[in-house]
Amino acid sequence: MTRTPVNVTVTGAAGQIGYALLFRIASGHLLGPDVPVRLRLLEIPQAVKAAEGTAMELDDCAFPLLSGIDITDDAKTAFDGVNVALLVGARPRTKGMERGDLLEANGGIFKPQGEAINAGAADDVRVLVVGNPANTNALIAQQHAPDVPAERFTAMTRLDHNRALSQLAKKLGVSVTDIKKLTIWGNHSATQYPDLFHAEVKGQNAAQAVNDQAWLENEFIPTVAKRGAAIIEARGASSAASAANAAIDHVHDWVNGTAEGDWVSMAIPSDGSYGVPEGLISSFPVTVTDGEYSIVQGLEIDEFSRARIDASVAELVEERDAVKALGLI
Ligand SMILES: NC(=O)C1=CN([C@@H]2O[C@H](COP(=O)(O)OP(=O)(O)OC[C@H]3O[C@@H](n4cnc5c(N)ncnc54)[C@H](O)[C@@H]3O)[C@@H](O)[C@H]2O)C=CC1
Ligand SMILES: O=C([O-])CC(=O)C(=O)O
Repeated sequence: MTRTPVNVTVTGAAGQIGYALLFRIASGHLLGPDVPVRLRLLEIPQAVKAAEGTAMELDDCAFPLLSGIDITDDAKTAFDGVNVALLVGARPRTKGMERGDLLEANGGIFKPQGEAINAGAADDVRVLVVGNPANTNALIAQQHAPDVPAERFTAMTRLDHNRALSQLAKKLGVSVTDIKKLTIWGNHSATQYPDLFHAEVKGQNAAQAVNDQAWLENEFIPTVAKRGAAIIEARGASSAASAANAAIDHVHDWVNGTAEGDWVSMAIPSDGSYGVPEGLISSFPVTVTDGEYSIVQGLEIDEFSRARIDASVAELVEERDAVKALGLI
């Protein structure tokens, strides 16, 4: 292997998403089958030992692409020279909570991590925030990393995107690969808006293919938006392997590009497109070329979609104001 390894930092490495994520990164699913990686695992002191156990297992896989593993409880060390930062470490919600209820508990984690990224990250750093409430945590980290281009801070709505693909595929009896141009708009929360009006199924408009507004409004949208809670109810713990899978998809496509004729959903800093206030980290339809994402432009937003996008964006504004009031940004 002649290529320089890519430094990938994973926070919360000893947690349940971390356990599902690290082996896939090390086996080449994150960046590609020919890209060596060096893993940096950040944990709180009490969980370092568990992270060491996971690292032992990683060693035991003898992954050809894994060029080393460092484990630390110090954010500065973890993010020094980082190329890809996966900010997973945060408390998950439990039954009866909304993700926004975690703002105070988790918000404090992302300020020092943003500062550490600012201090030491590589010039090409890309950051994905998974820890909830993901959009606003990404905003907090970004606000404490003024030397890093703002657009490098993103949050994960790819799990919602993938959930929507599966729900629609089931409804229409098609394969997920038959569906293109699906979009999650807004916040990774119950207010998110999974949009079928611009999606296509085998080239046909998805909303028309469904031809069932009641299903779309009363089943599809709530099922996707509340899937996280349904998983908690069923499993007694929040989504882990599916979340890790979505993180892999998000970064993979950000680095390697999106497929021709399709797009993906990423929560990214708004440039004001589609009336989303500039700076909010909100989910959009994006395409990626040469490692740079851009928001798909020119989609017509009807009244139904407008109201739902606006509601989710209003929640992001509230979350931003709440973390401002907490002194986190
Ligand atoms: N955006 C999304 O689609 C999804 C987000 N999530 C969120 O991901 C987060 C992690 O979930 P799980 O892995 O299930 O939780 P977990 O509780 O199993 O693991 C979290 C880990 O983070 C560590 N941690 C806590 N504070 C830390 C810090 N300051 N630095 C480094 N590590 C720290 C903990 O020690 C623990 O090992 C939660 O906030 C959860 O709600 C979960 C599923 C989907
Ligand atoms: O729902 C949760 O708390 C975990 C999560 O973000 C998801 O599964 O989408």
